Amino acid sequence: MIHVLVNGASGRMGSEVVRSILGEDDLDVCGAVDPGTAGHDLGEIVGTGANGITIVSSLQEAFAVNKPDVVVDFTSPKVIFDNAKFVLENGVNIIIGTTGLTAEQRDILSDIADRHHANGLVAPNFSLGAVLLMKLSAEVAKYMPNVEIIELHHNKKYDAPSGTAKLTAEKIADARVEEPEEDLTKESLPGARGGKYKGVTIHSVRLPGYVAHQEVLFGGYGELLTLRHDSLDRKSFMPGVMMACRKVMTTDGFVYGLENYLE
Ligand SMILES: NC(=O)C1=CN([C@@H]2O[C@H](COP(=O)(O)OP(=O)(O)OC[C@H]3O[C@@H](n4cnc5c(N)ncnc54)[C@H](OP(=O)(O)O)[C@@H]3O)[C@@H](O)[C@H]2O)C=CC1
Ligand SMILES: O=C(O)C1=N[C@H](C(=O)O)C[C@H](O)C1
Repeated sequence: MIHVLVNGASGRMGSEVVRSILGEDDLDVCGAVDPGTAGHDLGEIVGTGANGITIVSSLQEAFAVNKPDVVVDFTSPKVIFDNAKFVLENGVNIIIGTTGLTAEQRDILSDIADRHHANGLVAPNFSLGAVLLMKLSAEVAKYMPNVEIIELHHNKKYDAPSGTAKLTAEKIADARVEEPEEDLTKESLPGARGGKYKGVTIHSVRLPGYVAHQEVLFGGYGELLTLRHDSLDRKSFMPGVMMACRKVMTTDGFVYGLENYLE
């Protein structure tokens, strides 16, 4: 049995993760952290019925009682670096779905993981379709360097652009053989052309009704190629998270991108 502690257990993703783990034979929820619901029964909060697990307010409080095999973190870009540092310094494996870590912070965490013999995964997107969208985008960018990303999310999302859009842009930038054409447009409204990351323009849409969606638009001469992925339900992320909970136990190192765990 792999004992998993869910950090951010009452949130949109954390509660979905708890419900998924409860349905797996080889995984169990050994702890749950979420300051806003501390003291409440986890099962009542995630809608599965009382299960006797009391949500606590911090990782420190949870680890003082028992150390899990794996921490799954879906919290906030504001706290993820400190969360991950604490988990890895305790020699515990971590699966990070929370966005917002910089490349420099990932390097620091990788060093800590090595020193404390812990493993980790940072995956901006756990859905198989999104991973494939990123892979295909990199392939197309070899031949069509003129590309822009539009990501569309629910309006409760904290950050923009999305972590998925940033990783997609990184993959496109690495794969491009030719430079894109110069952008000669002058904005008469600041932000109208979106933001540039790694030389790739990203536009972020935030509206109620969306879950998580992304289009990658490639322009050529007299032709267009558009790749699109839609997560219509947060269940789309769960097979990836469950798989990661197992793989992190045996895959050495601290890696970035779910593709590292796909055979
Ligand atoms: N990798 C992937 O596939 C996906 C990644 N994400 C990312 O996951 C993150 C969470 O998203 P989502 O679930 O929608 O957000 P939510 O705001 O719904 O959930 C986050 C939860 O974490 C809690 N929280 C805040 N601070 C702490 C802390 N220090 N310790 C423990 N819990 C804390 C929040 O409490 P409170 O509300 O009281 O602040 C909230 O309950 C985001 O970065 C998002 O981009 C989302 C979907 C898929
Ligand atoms: O906040 C979200 O909802 C999502 N966040 C991740 C991101 O920023 O890429 C993954 C997915 O897009 C949903």
